[in-house]
Amino acid sequence: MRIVDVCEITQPIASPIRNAYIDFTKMTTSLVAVVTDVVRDGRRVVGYGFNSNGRYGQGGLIRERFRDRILEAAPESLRDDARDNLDPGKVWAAMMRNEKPGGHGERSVAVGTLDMAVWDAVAKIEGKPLFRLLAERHGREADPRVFVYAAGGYYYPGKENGALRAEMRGYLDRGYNVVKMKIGGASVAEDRARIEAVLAEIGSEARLAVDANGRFDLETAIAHAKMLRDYPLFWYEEAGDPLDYALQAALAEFYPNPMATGENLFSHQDARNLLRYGGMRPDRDWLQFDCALSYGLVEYLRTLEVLRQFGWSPSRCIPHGGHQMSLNIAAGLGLGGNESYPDLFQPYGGFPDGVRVEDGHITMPDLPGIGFEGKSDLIKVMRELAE
Ligand SMILES: O=C([O-])CC(=O)C(=O)O
Ligand SMILES: [Mg+2]
Repeated sequence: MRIVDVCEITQPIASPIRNAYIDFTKMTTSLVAVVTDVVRDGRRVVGYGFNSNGRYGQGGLIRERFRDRILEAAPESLRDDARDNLDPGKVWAAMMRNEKPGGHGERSVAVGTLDMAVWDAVAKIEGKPLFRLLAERHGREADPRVFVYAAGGYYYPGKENGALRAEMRGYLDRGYNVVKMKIGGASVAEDRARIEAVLAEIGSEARLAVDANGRFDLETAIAHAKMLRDYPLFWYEEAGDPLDYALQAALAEFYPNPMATGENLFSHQDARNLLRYGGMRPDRDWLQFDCALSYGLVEYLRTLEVLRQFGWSPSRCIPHGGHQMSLNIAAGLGLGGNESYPDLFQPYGGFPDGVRVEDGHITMPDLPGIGFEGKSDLIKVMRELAE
């Protein structure tokens, strides 16, 4: 058993939307395939992965370093002999050979993308859904029913509050009961009016989360906290710079309601610093680390161990990114749920065909691997890469 090829193509996921920090008019993703020599059900096993929105495609790093390290490793050094499979931890170690610690830059995205494809292949080789494999290996019971919320509410040229309300109504109609919108890309007064418009629309049918995308300095973050605490929000996300733990900690004094952050922390060491210094509260706050941006599931397992050491439950994690990899981790390892972007970043985000949101939850179908084969528009572009 061996990996015979690693393929990458950088694809557009562009959209004319903007948050408080960036627009998505040039956004790309890396689609990768890890091709094995294993055959299951008459078909060669190929694992697939891609990176989440917000960071760009990683073709340069993958082609210059990580692909070759996998292909040049002795095949037996990547195997899980006890299970007659590939060992994701060993593939990870091969990729990270000769990489210094710290300063994670974008290599965590390149490695996270490839790691996703490795886990997809491993679960396909075992012939079971990744979430069931994870639950088994960690002595847990899988729960295929996963909470999902609808992320959107972006700034968009000419978008009035009426359009924002209609967008949110559309998410409710599709079965969501938590929706998210952007803040911080307009004045406090304008954002207050946007929030009130959405709250008037959703009433008691749903809760609203808001996301500032790390835009605010301490003073502005506090000014917004004082405005936002008037409303029963689901969470106040990424108020300040993701690495400014002192800002996050100070904010808790002004904002007693739930906060969320972590999508731009890319290692278990950064996650540990957040828990050590960020003043996050395990009884109400949410952690959004996204394995596809942060060295993959091999690293995410280390992050979950850090959480355990600091007294946090995995159920406080609702990852960023809206991909099926995190849905599997949620169903297999007991996370609190997952993000989804009902109208954005297609065909990469979302659920297998036929999966519906009901009462804010989806139920994972029993598909081998991550489940990409169940999403026809996605598996079509994947197979064009490697099959
Ligand atoms: O707008 C973005 O960069 C995406 C984001 O923060 C989120 O999904 O929470
Ligand atoms: Mg966010």
